Amino acid sequence: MPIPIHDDSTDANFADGIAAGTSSVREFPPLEHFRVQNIPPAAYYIPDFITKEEEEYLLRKVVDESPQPKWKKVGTGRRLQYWGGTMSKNGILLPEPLPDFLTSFPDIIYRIESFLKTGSVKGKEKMELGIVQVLVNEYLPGQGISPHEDGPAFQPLVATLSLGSHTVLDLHHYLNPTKPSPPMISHSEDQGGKTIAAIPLAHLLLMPRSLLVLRSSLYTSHLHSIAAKEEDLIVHRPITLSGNASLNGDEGDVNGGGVEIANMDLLGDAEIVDSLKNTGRWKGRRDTRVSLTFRKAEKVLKGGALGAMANALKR
Ligand SMILES: O=C(O)CCC(=O)C(=O)O
Ligand SMILES: [Fe+2]
Repeated sequence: MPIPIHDDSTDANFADGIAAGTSSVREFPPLEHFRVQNIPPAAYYIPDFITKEEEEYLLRKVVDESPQPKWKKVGTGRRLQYWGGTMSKNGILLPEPLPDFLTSFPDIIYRIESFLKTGSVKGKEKMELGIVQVLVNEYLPGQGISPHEDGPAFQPLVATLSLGSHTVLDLHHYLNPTKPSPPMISHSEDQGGKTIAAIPLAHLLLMPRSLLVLRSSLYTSHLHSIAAKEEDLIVHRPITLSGNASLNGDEGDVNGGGVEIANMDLLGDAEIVDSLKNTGRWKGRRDTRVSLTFRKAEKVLKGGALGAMANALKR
C-alpha cells in the first residue's frame, strides 16, 4: 500500500527545514525549534513526526503482523519486542538487520537521522544517532514503566515515536542527600543504592505520531517513567505576577491529582491547548500505546548482519 504524501512544504516557516526521508516530503524546522524549555538539557518534542497513514501502517507491521514469539512479556504485563538485535549480558549488541518497514517504506530511520542532524552545531556538537536497535513497547491502558535509566550500553541520545495513544512520560532526578531540595521530598524510592525524587521533575505529554528526543544529562543522570494509569489529567496554571506557577513540587493535592506538562507550547494540538488555556485542565483516557525507541548501542558485535545493515543505512 503506498503511503500518501504529507506535504507541509508550502509553509514559509518551514523554509529552514529539511527534506525528511524518501517516503515523505514533510519538512521540519531544525531540531532546536522543538526543545522543551525549563527542564535539564535536553529534551525535544516534535508533534506529528509521522502521518496518520504511516502510524496505521507501522502499527499493523509491529503489532498485527509481527510473529508472536517476537513479543516478550515483562513483569508489569507490558509486552516488548526488539528489532535490530538484542544485548548480550556483557552489554554488546548482537546485531540483526532492521526490517524494511523501518528502513525503506516508510523510511523512518532515515527521517529521524536527517532530522537529528539539523541539531548539530558546526565544530561543536554532532547530533548523529546511527540507529542500530529499535525497542517496541506496548502499553494497555493502566500499564506503565517504573523509573529507570536506559543505561550505559546505549548512547545518550534516543528518539521515541508514539503510536496509537497519548501517554505522560515523567522525568525524575536523583536526590542528592547532602543538598535536599525541600519541595521534592515527600517520599522517595530507592534505585540501585541511589535515592530518586518521588515527585517527578517534569511531565511530558506524548501524543500519537510525536517524536521525543532525549539526550545528554537527561539521559545519563535522570530517570524516566510512565505511571500505570488509565486516564491522565493535565492542568495548567497561568504565570502570575509573582512568578511562574511551579512545574514541580506541590502538584498532587493542589491540582487534584493532575500534572502540569513542560511541553504545552510544543504540543501542536489546538483542542488540548485551548482546553488547558480556557479551563485550566484536560483529561484524556489512554488507549493502547505502542512506542518505538530508536537507539545506538555503544558496543556492537562486528561483522555478520551489521555489514548488511550499515549498507542499507548508507544509501
Ligand atoms: O514507551 C516509552 O515511551 C518509553 C520506553 C522506555 O523508556 C524503555 O523501554 O526504556
Ligand atoms: Fe527507557
